[in-house]
Amino acid sequence: MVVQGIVDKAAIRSTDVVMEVGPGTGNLTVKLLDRAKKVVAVEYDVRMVREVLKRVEGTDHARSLHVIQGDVLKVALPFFDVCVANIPYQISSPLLFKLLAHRPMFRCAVIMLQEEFAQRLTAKPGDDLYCRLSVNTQLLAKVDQLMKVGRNNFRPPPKVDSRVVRIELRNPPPPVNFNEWDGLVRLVFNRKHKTLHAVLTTKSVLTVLEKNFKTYMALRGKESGEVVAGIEIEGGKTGVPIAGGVKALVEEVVALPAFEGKRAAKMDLDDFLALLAEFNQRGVHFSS
Ligand SMILES: C[S@@+](CC[C@H](N)C(=O)[O-])C[C@H]1O[C@@H](n2cnc3c(N)ncnc32)[C@H](O)[C@@H]1O
Repeated sequence: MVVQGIVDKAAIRSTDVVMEVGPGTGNLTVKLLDRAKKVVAVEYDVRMVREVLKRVEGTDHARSLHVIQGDVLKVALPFFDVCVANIPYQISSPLLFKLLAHRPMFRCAVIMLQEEFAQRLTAKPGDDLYCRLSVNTQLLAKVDQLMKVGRNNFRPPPKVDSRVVRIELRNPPPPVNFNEWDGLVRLVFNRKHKTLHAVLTTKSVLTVLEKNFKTYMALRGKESGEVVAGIEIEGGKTGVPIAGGVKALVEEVVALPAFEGKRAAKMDLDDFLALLAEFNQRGVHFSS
């Protein structure tokens, strides 16, 4: 029933190429082959590769199944319309981010995840599980919770329940530099209940921001030939020091009415986008 549920929720069309991650012995694979034009399965374990190929041997499905033996995190993903994955939960996060960055865009991914991980993906500001994973995922994709799969559906039963989710990439993608975005949310979700001021004005954070600031200003100076405020550019040029340095810029941003007293735990995507824009406008960057 679980396998059939996953196949139904994936709404596969007869023209689709489906990428299945971790086919194992092929329980899901054969059902996908019933619906899709082609299934490309990525399987790490050579014994499982043999099993799944044996399962379709001599059937009509043999021609529509292609198996790539390898680690899904390392191989170049093939073209696909729909991804279906039932994979070990340790690789949920890296696989999710590989899919979120994958191009060309695919129609959807239907993935079985650990219940708590799935809840994190859709958590909203103020929820206990709201975290960096929530905002990063929601920035790049729309996630729907499809069905809960209790632990007793498995033999032997694992310690946790599972959940099937559907992921659709946002198209067009958001106009934001993801490294900058992730650099900022990583910092503020480190201590999500602290104010932005408390998190972003610690000595260690300011040291990193200062370093990034110098790198960006030096690049800008090199490109335009201008001497940028406060920065010693390689070759000996110096500019006028900004009073208070990067710390003053950070304090100026976190004191803006939109951000004063705010904490990551209660901020939504628009708040983070606006915050990042204010920093970047002042030359404060979160990726080097
Ligand atoms: C939980 S089983 C899924 C079995 C099958 N999909 C089913 O529903 O009956 C996970 C499968 O993922 C494969 N796998 C684990 N890590 C992988 C990786 N990094 N890349 C590709 N396959 C992987 C395992 O070898 C195993 O066959």
